[in-house]
Amino acid sequence: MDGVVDHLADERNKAQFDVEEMKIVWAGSRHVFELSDRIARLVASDPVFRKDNRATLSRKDLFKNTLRKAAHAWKRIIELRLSEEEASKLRFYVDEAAFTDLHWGMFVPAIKGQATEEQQQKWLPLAYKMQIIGCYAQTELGHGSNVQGLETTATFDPQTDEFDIHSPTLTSSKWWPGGLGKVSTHAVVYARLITDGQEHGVHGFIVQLRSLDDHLPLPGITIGDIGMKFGNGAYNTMDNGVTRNGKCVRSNVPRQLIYGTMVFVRQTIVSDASCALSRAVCIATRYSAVRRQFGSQNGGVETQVIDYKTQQNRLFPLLAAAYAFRFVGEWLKWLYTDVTQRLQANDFSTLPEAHACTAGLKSLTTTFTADAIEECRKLCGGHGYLCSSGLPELFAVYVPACTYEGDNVVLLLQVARFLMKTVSQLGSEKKPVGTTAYMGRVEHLMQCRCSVQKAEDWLNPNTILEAFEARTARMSVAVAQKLAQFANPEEGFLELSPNLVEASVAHCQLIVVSKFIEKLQQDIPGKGVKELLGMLCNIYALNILHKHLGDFLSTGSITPKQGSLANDQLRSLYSQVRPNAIALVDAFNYTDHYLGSVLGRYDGNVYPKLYEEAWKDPLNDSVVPDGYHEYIRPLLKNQLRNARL
Ligand SMILES: CCCCCCCC/C=C\CCCCCC(=O)SCCNC(=O)CCNC(=O)[C@H](O)C(C)(C)COP(=O)(O)OP(=O)(O)OC[C@H]1O[C@@H](n2cnc3c(N)ncnc32)[C@H](O)[C@@H]1OP(=O)(O)O
Ligand SMILES: Cc1cc2nc3c(=O)[nH]c(=O)nc-3n(C[C@H](O)[C@H](O)[C@H](O)COP(=O)(O)OP(=O)(O)OC[C@H]3O[C@@H](n4cnc5c(N)ncnc54)[C@H](O)[C@@H]3O)c2cc1C
Repeated sequence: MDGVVDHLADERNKAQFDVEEMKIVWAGSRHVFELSDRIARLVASDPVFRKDNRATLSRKDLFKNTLRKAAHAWKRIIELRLSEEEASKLRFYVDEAAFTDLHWGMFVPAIKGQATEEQQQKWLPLAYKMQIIGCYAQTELGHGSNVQGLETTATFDPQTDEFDIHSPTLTSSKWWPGGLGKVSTHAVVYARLITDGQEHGVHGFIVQLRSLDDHLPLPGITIGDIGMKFGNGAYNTMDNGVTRNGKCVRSNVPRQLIYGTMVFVRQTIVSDASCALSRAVCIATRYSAVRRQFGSQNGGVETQVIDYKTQQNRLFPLLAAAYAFRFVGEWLKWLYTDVTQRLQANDFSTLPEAHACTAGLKSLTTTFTADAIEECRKLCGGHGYLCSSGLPELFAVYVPACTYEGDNVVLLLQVARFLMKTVSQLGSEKKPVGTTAYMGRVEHLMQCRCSVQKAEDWLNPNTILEAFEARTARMSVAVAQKLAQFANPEEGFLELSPNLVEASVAHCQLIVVSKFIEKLQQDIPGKGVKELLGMLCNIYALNILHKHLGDFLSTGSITPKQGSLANDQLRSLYSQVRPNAIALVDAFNYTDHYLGSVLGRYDGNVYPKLYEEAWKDPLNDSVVPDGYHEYIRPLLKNQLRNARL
């Protein structure tokens, strides 16, 4: 900021907490903060990583530019001898969906989690050095959610000691895998295993797709890109592939581990949700403090739009959710590490809970974040619709997260199965543990009464927790009782699936709230940091209570009067957060390069930069547009009838 006017300085001076300490809480530790800060600046200062031209490049140029960036990133990683942690941060801050996401995010984890030791020794060194580039080829044209319905076959031929991978139908073509279309040399392909004419379900196979000499597909393999996707620049930096046929090398692991990669990736997607959400919120918050509309008295300045209660009511719950998702993401990472260690010791007992938590939280956080990015665009008024706001691209890149790695509704139905199983076991020897431990107090939760009498009573974490637990327990038990009336449970499950999904959402919201409350029980240093986090936790919880009031009232978990008091408390919390809003988004420590938004600039110098940015559009290369002589002039001169169009 040297020599630059900080238009948001007054806002920063209002902060009532230690921003530097909050940056460390957000990062997770001082080590991660320092590392992220260093790598973010490295990326921001490198001209190869510029991204302000993405919206105007053609698909081919966009894609080639992504290849250039990925190659440059790898060069820098080698030159600077970056650790795995630093390298992954570097890719994060380059901020461009690319084949490397799938290579490092799915191909390598799939080999680590599912391949035998011998296979790992063969493939991992090659993958780590990027001497092979891999992708994750599960989804087919005909089946994505229904993994057991995949049609690709892998038939073992004992004579050659090989598997013959075959796509017997058009719908069995692998369709969607990122990186597959143009870049990957190898893939973990999911196929139905057949030996001695017998089927053994879906397994993963490492398949070489392209020659390592000239990049041509190997004989019998047809590969291409599936075509343009939603949004202009956005996700079109990625090649998503279609392929048929191939030969491969043997793999054999326990059935439960086949799904392990999905559990891992869903866990990373929850952390990514807090990044995407915080980024949108940072843009909308800074711009809301810069933007003024109405309210000028005697020729004075107009009101900052962030001071309107409606703006706060839309924006601050999103800010609170960004922090909430950060902390639940941290916890989920711990849960994943724990389940992985157990699996290595052949202990599968916590896998169902890990599956339910990763599936449910992936669904909850991505749905919320996609909606929130769009809300942030609207919070920025007309300028939010400009590509230079960064929000349209962020939305287009982010929104498929609601679909990939498991459609969000399909995933909530998995949570519902887990919940219904838990309810059905109540009263048996098997006591609910972990995130369903509250079900162990179901008798109390079915009849307890919320004690809130005045608005401030809602600031008690135990009060909030019990209201959320009662709501979820009552919704789950109610739907379980309805299910029990069906002679055929699967028929009942289909019929009641909307109610089941609602119970799952309630359960996942409870997890997020409870993990935020647990975070606040830790020792958190820094003036005012814990107080501010407490306010955000209350905003997150009370906003859900307000938005889902129907659930809380229909289950009798709270009274209408208590619902109204929660809303009064929310308004008061907004006023307390307001002076800290800019500092709370500064704590994300995003560089202007990473934010990629004129509206979210750190210095708040929005208008001159918007004006400057507009002139850079290729349409402004000439004053009179190309096409004037063919199409505009004849129109104006009434010569269209004679014109050759
Ligand atoms: C990549 C880096 C990440 C960073 C992201 C940011 C960058 C973005 C760039 C790119 C990212 C793009 C990545 C996208 C990658 C993909 O999309 S890969 C494809 C992912 N596909 C899916 O997720 C498919 C969704 N479908 C499923 O998960 C399942 O098949 C299903 C659970 C819906 C199937 O249901 P069903 O047929 O009823 O179950 P079964 O298969 O028969 O299994 C039954 C039992 O298995 C348990 N189970 C299911 N899944 C899991 C799991 N993942 N882990 C553990 N256990 C699982 C299930 O609960 C059943 O157990 P019980 O029998 O005990 O009830
Ligand atoms: C950008 C992007 C990247 C991707 N990358 C990869 C990749 O790298 N590798 C890979 O293998 N795949 C990848 N995929 C594929 C992705 O995993 C699937 O698209 C996803 O799992 C959803 O499956 P589907 O497309 O079959 O949806 P469908 O299952 O066809 O869903 C269609 C609709 O049906 C509903 N539905 C489906 N089943 C049920 C049910 N049982 N009950 C109620 N409703 C139901 C869904 O809710 C949805 O509304 C990617 C997809 C995208 C968009």
